[in-house]
Amino acid sequence: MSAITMRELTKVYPGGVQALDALDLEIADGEFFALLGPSGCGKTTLLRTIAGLEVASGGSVRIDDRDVTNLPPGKRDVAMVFQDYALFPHMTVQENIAYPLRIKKVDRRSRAAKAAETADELGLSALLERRPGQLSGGQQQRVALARAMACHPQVFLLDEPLSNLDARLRLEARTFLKRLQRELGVTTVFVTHDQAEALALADRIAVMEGGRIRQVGTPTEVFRRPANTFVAGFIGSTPMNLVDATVRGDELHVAGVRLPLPEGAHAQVTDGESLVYGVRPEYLDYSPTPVPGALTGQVVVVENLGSFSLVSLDVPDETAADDGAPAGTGHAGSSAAAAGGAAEAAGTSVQVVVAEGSEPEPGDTGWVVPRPGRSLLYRDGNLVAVAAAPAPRAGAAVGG
Ligand SMILES: Nc1ncnc2c1ncn2[C@@H]1O[C@H](COP(=O)(O)OP(=O)(O)OP(=O)(O)O)[C@@H](O)[C@H]1O
Repeated sequence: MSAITMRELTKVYPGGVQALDALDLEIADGEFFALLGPSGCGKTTLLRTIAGLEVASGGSVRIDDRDVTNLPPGKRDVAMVFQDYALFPHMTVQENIAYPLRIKKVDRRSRAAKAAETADELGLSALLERRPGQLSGGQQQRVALARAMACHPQVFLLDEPLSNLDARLRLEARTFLKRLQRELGVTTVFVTHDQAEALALADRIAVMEGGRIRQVGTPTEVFRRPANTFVAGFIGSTPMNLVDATVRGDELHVAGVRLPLPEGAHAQVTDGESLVYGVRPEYLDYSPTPVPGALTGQVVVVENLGSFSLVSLDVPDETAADDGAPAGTGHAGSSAAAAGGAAEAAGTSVQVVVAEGSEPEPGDTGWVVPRPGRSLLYRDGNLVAVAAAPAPRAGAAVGG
C-alpha cells in the first residue's frame, strides 16, 4: 500500500515565489498519476516536495500512514527519475543500476544479481558493460528507470520522463512505460506539460495552474467535462470552442442560433444570464449544406492535421436572434445561412474537425452541429451544466 496524501501543501521559495498554494491532493495506491500544467505552474516543485528534495513551507505529505513531510529523501522510500536521467557518465550501465543499492550497503554479489535482474526486465541485458555515452536516448531512459526500480520503492516519481526523446521514440517509450507501470503496480507520479502524454498514460490527471489544482479526474473526465475554462483550453490537441451565450427562457442563444436548454440545466441557470458555451472541435459535425439548428459561418482556414483537418469558421456574433425578430423567411436552416452568409466577418471563430476527403475550401459557407451531450456551459469560468445538442428539427434555428 502506498497512497500519497497532500494537505494544504505550500511551498514558498526564498525570494518569495509561491510555487505551491495550500494544495490538497490524494493519489491512490498503484495509480499512474499525471501532474499537468503550463510552464511554471508548480509541477516539478510538487514532485520534488513529495520526494523530499524540496522542504515544504507548510502543510503535509503522507505516504500511507507515514507523515513524511520532514523526512529526508532517503527515508521516504521513493525513487525519482529526472528529466535528463542524471546517469553517472563514468559508470557502466550495471554500476548505474546498482548504485542506489550500494548506497543502501547491499553486498556486492546481491547488487550485481539485482542489477542483472532489473536490466533483464527492461531489455538492457546486452548493454550492462556500456557507459551512458554509448547509449541512445531511449536506452538511457530505461537505465534511469532500472536504477529507480532496483530498490523496489513504494513510489516512483518521474519528471518529464519522455521529454528528451524524439517524437517517434517518445511514442514507443510511452507504451513501454505504461506497460511497465501496469506490471509493477507501483504508485507512480509523473510530471508533464504535454496534455496528449497525460491523456494517453495516466489513470488520473491533476491539471495545475499557479500552484493550485484546477481539476483532478480521469483522462475522459478532464477531456469531456473540463471543470473550468482554463482546463477546457489546456486539454485537447485542439482547444475547446468557447462562445458567449445568453439564456432566453427555454433556449440558449449562441452566435445567432437558438439551442434548446437541456433538461436539468434550467435549475442551474437564470433567464437572461450570460454564459459561455463550450464544445470541442471533435464534437461538432460539419455540413456544407444547411442544417436546422446549426451554427453557421464562413470558412476562414483549413489546416491539414493528417487524417483530419481543423476547419475554422467565422460565425457572426450578432444576428436578429437576440432581439427576437425573425432573421429571414422560410426554412429555418436556410434563414440561418442567410444571416451567417450576409454578415461581415466579425464574430466568433469556431473550429471543427472534418474527416479527410470532406474538407471545405476557405470562403465556403458551412454549418456545424454539436453532438448530443457534448456541449458545456460555463459561468464565470466554471462548469455549470452539460447541454444537450439541439434536436435536428426545423424551428430550433433562428427564424424558425
Ligand atoms: N529554486 C527555485 N527558487 C526560486 N523559485 C523557483 C525555484 N524553482 C522554481 N521556482 C519558481 O517556482 C514556480 C514553479 O516552478 P516549477 O519548476 O515547479 O514549475 P513547473 O510547472 O515544473 O514548470 P516547467 O514546466 O517549466 O518545468 C516558478 O515560478 C519558478 O520560477
